[in-house]
Amino acid sequence: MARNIGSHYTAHRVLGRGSAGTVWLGEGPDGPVAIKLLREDLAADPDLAERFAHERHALLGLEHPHIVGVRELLVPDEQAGEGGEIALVMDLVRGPDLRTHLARERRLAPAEAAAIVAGVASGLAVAHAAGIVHRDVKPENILLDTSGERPHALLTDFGVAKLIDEPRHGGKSGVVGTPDYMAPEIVEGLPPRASVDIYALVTVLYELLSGFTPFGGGHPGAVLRRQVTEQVAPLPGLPDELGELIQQCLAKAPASRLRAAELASRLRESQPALAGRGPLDLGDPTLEEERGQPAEDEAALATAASSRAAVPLVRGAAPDSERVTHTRMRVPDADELSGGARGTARAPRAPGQPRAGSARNATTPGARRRRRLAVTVAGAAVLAGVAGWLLLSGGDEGEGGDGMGPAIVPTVIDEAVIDEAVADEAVAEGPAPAGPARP
Ligand SMILES: Nc1ncnc2c1ncn2[C@@H]1O[C@H](COP(=O)(O)OP(=O)(O)OP(=O)(O)O)[C@@H](O)[C@H]1O
Repeated sequence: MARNIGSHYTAHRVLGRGSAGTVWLGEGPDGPVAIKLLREDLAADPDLAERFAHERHALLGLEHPHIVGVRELLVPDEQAGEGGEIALVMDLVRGPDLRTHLARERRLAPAEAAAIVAGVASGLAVAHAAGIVHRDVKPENILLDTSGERPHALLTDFGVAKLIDEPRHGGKSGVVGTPDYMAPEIVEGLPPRASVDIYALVTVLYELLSGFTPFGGGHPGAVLRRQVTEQVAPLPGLPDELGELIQQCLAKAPASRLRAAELASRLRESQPALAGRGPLDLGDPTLEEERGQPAEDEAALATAASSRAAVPLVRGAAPDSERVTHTRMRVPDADELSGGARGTARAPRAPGQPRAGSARNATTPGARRRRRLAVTVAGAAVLAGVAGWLLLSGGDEGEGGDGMGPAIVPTVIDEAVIDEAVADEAVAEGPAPAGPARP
């Protein structure tokens, strides 16, 4: 049913839902638009409304062919008498998000992957020059306009993660993001700078090429630890230049990474060398089996893809929130990171013995799926206590929480599955042996 948003816009139907709210197909004075309506519990927070209003200039001023334009920002004060909605009115993008596209394709040809990432990097260059860091670059936030001859990538959700997750009331510093794409310096508690977007974007590039993220799989804490301690496994079959670019941009040291403009131009320059190459042949029988089942609609594809990609800790189980992608955690101290007393327990692992607790080592599709499910739910509801330093939403701001809704998704799950995840993921991980890339 249509509803009015502010005095100029009408929302007609839901296009999709994210952790922060619902995106509607709408209509405004200049034609069709997409309207992101923030969750009620978020919109009810006067601090948040104020922060959005404060950032209005930056959000509205960001214009680039590879950035989804924000046309209007509606906050409660300005909707006299119309209740407490926070709405972002955006350009409507006609096409799927990159997560859905990747789920359909499984892996992209290097030229296509490089072209998409080059476009997004050029958008980031403009944002970074304006002093804006995205902080949540991931395939879900890259939309593909497929109305033209070739898909055109646009980065969306600029600044939203930061605004929603900024620590308030003098609380401890929080970290926001999605573990698979989170730069090591964020895990270590440093303030996010432009280089975190480069790290996340090149993680996306790696994922487009391979079908998996470099450090994904397993409990969110395990993913974060790998971000800090492990080296990226090179992808076989790539031209050296692209392989080197990936290594450079996934360097642990932020200063070693390329800047956005240089990343964009290097990727564009690599196009002739990539032309005509098919998707990498990395083999993955497990995925083949899963893929054997026809994924009939976009929703199924998106769900399958999101369960494979990021390992989320959930903040907010409000009615609008069906997808779970954001992580909020207290920054671990050094002892915790190294698996000390309050961190994950360490257990000896014989040489050559596979690391326990990582989806990457599950051998059957059932086991992998079960583990992903366990990790998703346990990550949201149970494992925070086990991992010690992962705190769920609001937990970093004292007993009163942050008032932004419940942290735990009310999901029913077999306790045995949780136990298994806890046991597996509590086992320590040493640095991964160098070797071929693996999912
Ligand atoms: N400008 C837009 N034009 C068309 N569709 C859009 C637009 N913005 C978002 N969508 C659709 O709405 C869905 C939800 O978007 P939203 O930004 O709320 O969530 P998300 O990015 O997928 O997840 P999260 O916010 O939790 O990270 C997207 O997957 C996309 O399909």
